[in-house]
Amino acid sequence: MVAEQWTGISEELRYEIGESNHKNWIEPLECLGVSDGVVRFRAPSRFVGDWVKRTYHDQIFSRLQTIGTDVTRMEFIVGEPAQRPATATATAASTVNKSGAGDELQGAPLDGKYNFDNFVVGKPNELAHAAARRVAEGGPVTFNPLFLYGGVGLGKTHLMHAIAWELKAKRPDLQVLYLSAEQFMYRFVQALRDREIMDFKNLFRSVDVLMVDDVQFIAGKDSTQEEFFHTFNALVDQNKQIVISADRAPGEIKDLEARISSRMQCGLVVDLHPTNYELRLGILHRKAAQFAQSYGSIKIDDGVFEFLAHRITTNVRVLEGALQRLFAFSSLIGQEVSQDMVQDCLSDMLRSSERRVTVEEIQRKVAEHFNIRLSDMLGPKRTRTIARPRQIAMYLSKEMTSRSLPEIGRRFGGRDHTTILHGVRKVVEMREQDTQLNEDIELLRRLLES
Ligand SMILES: Nc1ncnc2c1ncn2[C@@H]1O[C@H](COP(=O)(O)OP(=O)(O)OP(=O)(O)O)[C@@H](O)[C@H]1O
Repeated sequence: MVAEQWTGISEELRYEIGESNHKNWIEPLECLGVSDGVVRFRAPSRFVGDWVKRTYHDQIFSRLQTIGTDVTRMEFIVGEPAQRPATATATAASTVNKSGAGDELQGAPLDGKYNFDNFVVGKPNELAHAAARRVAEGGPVTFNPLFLYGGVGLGKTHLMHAIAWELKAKRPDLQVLYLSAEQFMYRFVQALRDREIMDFKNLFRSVDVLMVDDVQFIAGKDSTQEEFFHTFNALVDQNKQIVISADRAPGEIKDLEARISSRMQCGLVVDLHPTNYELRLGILHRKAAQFAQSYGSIKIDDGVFEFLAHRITTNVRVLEGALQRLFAFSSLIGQEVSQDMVQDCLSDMLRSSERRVTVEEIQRKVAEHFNIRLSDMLGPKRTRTIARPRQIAMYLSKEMTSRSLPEIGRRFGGRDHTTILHGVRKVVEMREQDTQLNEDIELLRRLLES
């Protein structure tokens, strides 16, 4: 099969399996051709080859068949592809198995764009960024583990990659291993199957820095959790740095064993808060500079960035996708990005970002969270256990909906707008001192936005 055909298939897969999966698994492959019904690829490690075979076999085969290539099997040989794409990825760590079999402890590929220079810092992520920077210095371990958490697309993976890149540059002597919790599980299952569990343990315990992304994935997977716990303890005992990310705080991950969750809280737990307008604007400018490198410089009308930062509020990935689409469209038709183009080109994204939470949804979610009855939330009771959640719901209604204070008052059992204002102010005040309350509010906000 000629290389161009594989490039086409690879591009189609990018859309089907998503940018990040594509980058991790498909991009590192080099197609060597087809003969006697066998399609051969060069893959950077056996691990990548096995994963592709297990996960993307059907998608790859059906595409090969569509272009008339008759294949019955795929084979992988291990080695670095002769040519790497422009956005070449690098692996975080590799080390040789003590058995001498040459089995590699391969991390997930790192995205070259996810570095500290490209990470925009604002109020919502400044603490997470500072903690990541500290770990990336590679000095003595100060907090172990560093646990980064936050909602979808807020920059956890970006920060993890940035730490890994920085460590590789500053401390090339360290074995830094970055992988997703899913890959950890896959390696573990593979080791069990191949009766190589001792090798697995030795390999994982020999790294200097272990970084595991999306750790919520192992919740409820008992033996993987168990093994993760032992790996974790062994590394902490040797004073090796661990960095973990998840979509929520350790204590909130359902089905995560209590001992693991409490171990994870021993270090520094930091939250990436939802972005604010200024941060989104900063990110848009930074991404535009990045896109200009691939699409060439494109003129963007005044107000377009502000409009996007204002309208697409939930997820930086979506914001970035919107900008990329505008760049692609503009370079195709050779016109500058105008407000009209934004409306035409992004109508679907703008429509879906129009979904607004309602006061009623907020009341329901808050009542559920604090385990009180909805009727009490709306009723007259003034005990603290009821009044506090009620004020939180008032605060969230003011923050997350466009309802006026009198409108919110009406939805809270016909209360006066001054009562709502008092409730909102009270919560603003309490947020300054009460970290638990802050965490509750951020969690509720995330749940409501998802
Ligand atoms: N502060 C930031 N500065 C620059 N880019 C950012 C920032 N935050 C997020 N991004 C970009 O948003 C996209 C999504 O980020 P990332 O994949 O790190 O999110 P995540 O929190 O790991 O999401 P998920 O929960 O889906 O794993 C990436 O392209 C990343 O570069």
